Amino acid sequence: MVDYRKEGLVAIFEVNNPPVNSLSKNVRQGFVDGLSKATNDPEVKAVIIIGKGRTFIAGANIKDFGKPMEELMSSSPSLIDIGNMLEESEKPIICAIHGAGLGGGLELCLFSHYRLAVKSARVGFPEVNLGILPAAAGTQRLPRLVDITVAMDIISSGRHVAAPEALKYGILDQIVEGDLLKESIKFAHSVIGKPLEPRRLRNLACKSILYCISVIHQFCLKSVRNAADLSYEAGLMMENTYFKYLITGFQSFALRYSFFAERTARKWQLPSGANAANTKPLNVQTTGIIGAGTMGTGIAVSLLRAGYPVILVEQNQEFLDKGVDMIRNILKDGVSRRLMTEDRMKQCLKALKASVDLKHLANVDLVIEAVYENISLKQEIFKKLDYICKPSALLCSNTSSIDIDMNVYGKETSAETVATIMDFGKKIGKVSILVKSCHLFVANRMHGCFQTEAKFILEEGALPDEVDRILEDFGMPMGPFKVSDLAGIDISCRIQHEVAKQHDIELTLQTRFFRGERYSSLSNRLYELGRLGRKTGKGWYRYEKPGGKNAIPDNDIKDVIRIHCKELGIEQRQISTQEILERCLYSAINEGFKIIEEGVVDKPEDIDVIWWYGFGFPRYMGGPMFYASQTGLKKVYDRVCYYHKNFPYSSHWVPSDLLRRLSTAPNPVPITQWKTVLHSKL
Ligand SMILES: CCCCCCCCCCCCCC(=O)CC(=O)SCCNC(=O)CCNC(=O)[C@H](O)C(C)(C)COP(=O)(O)OP(=O)(O)OC[C@H]1O[C@@H](n2cnc3c(N)ncnc32)[C@H](O)[C@@H]1OP(=O)(O)O
Ligand SMILES: NC(=O)C1=CN([C@@H]2O[C@H](COP(=O)(O)OP(=O)(O)OC[C@H]3O[C@@H](n4cnc5c(N)ncnc54)[C@H](O)[C@@H]3O)[C@@H](O)[C@H]2O)C=CC1
Repeated sequence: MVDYRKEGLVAIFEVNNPPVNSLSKNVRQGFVDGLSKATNDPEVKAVIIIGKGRTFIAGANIKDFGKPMEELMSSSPSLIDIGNMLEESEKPIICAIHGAGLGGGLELCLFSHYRLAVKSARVGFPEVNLGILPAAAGTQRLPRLVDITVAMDIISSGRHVAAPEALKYGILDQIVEGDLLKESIKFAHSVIGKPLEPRRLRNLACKSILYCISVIHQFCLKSVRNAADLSYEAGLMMENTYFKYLITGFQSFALRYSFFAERTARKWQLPSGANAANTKPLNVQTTGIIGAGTMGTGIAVSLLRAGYPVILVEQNQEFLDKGVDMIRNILKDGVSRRLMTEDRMKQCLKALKASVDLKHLANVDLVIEAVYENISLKQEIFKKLDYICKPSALLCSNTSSIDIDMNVYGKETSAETVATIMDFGKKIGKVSILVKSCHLFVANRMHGCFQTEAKFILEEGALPDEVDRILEDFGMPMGPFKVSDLAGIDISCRIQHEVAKQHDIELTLQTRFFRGERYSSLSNRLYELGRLGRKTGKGWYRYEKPGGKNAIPDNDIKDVIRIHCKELGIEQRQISTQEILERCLYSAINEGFKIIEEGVVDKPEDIDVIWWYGFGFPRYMGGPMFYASQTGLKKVYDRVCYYHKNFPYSSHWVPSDLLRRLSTAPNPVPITQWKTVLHSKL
């Protein structure tokens, strides 16, 4: 709703629709009612629109977009109706923005005559992240207010523009210091009686378009271009046509799922009943990191950037110096890319203390261990930390595969610890997902199936660039073999040898089975040839130089595969695109269902979020579990059974029972309800 009150000559519309004042039907109706009162009240000379609570207006209610098109289009009053009423008002309308003015919220501002904001406010058109365009005249009005290249950037990037930048472009008229409402009332008095015609954007001409023709290729850009080429009314009509097309498409559907999935994933809960809402995080002020390698230095940079002091501990001075240099270089790079100022970099470096003595961690609130992936080394360090650190300190481990219950949440991890870590993750700008301990955890466990199948496919007849191209066409940012070259083929080989050693097994180039599972020694062959990936200039591809970035398909690799298969008696054949996609994706998806079944994650959305951030799975496909739900679980299950029959020595093809049960449900079970099937008789 919209609360209406008067302060002297000024009517105040306070949008009151928690949590983020989205433009639901009752809010839109509130604007119509408020405008009618303000127009008919001769005492009122100006109107201020302000948001109650944490934000101004976060845009349309995204849940409305799931409604049938006819209902959506006929839902009155529409935002454009309200906008027109605001623009036509003979009394100046002033928007007073705090928090965020996004999407429809910014469009309302552009229909209003003046825009003020506090310094911390942000405005923007994030519609592209939902697979749509700003269709309440956003593409027609913004280019009438700001330079067209700025409008294109804001609309096509979806980024949030900070108030000082928005002021520079002319989107805002003023940044307000002090109390927003009081200052806005003062401002309102200063504009009462001034002519409104120059403030009505529909009457302004759009600025030159000449220098941005080459980038007009998406709907948003086409629509912005229309602002320059067509009349305001014709531009609006086209904007509406594009909107209708986009909102009914798969990408927008998947992106809207993604928006809510990310928020659902934040809502962790433990079997004890403790959850994000009822558990208070502890206060973390000081931090320590052990190990200044790839991960330790990266984590240190994230903590320093977020304003936490860090004590970095290494095993000797040489490694410590290297680590500090690495951190300095990452921060410097941030300065050269204008991600931070020189002053901020200096503050970060001042907050970094380096040591070779664990005892310096005695007073920190939180310690992150990031030493080599070696269980006895990690255990030895935690034993020492038990003595050194204060009792309230949180001890965290950064491991990629070791299944140690004490590492992640398990019997010994308190709800406060979980709450603190989830909160801490958000504060350092990361998205944290709560998972239970299991071999390889969620990301590596699922991705392992994907990578393993990709290698089997090479043995059976495909080439690395062919497999990569098919997965990149699907939407992955890099195919599995380019990823492997980037990470270094030696890393995975060493891990495999280490695991085999633990079982008293020696892996050779002739090994075809390991612990009852099909095994491919193809990467070991590359390892022995010194083809370690980008760093040696050769791996699954060749590169222009060691450390080069351009992956060039290499004829030599064909010979390596051919010899490998001949020696091991593996027959090669033509493999279809469908098979390549299915074997990589469905093997991982089947594992994902097992992960849900075992309660390692709480809900499928958690897995999808992990895949966007961990592996760059395209958000516009929703994530592997959403993709499966849209493909049809019956089809996925049938194909998993088919591959299980054909490849009986790969346990990742043993069909998940949850997948089987969901696939036989009389009606498709929505992804948000899958968990309920675990406890039902289905
Ligand atoms: C008006 C439609 C009527 C139909 C008429 C048909 C005519 C056709 C033309 C249609 C023209 C409409 C054009 C239009 O208006 C387009 C839009 O505005 S699309 C929406 C654009 N806005 C966004 O994408 C903003 C999304 N929100 C955010 O970025 C963040 O939430 C925000 C920065 C505002 C706050 O962040 P934070 O403090 O971290 O809070 P959370 O993100 O956790 O959010 C809290 C809570 O609120 C829910 N939520 C947030 N935004 C919306 C939203 N816009 N709609 C619905 N719900 C929203 C969020 O999911 C959280 O709730 P949970 O229960 O925790 O999930
Ligand atoms: N590299 C990656 O992409 C990822 C790695 N991980 C995990 O993070 C951990 C660290 O990995 P990386 O940073 O890649 O390893 P790394 O080899 O780059 O760094 C490890 C660092 O720990 C230091 N170290 C060893 N023993 C120590 C001790 N007793 N005291 C202090 N420092 C000591 C080493 O000198 C080295 O600098 C591993 O457990 C790894 O599995 C997790 C996710 C991803």
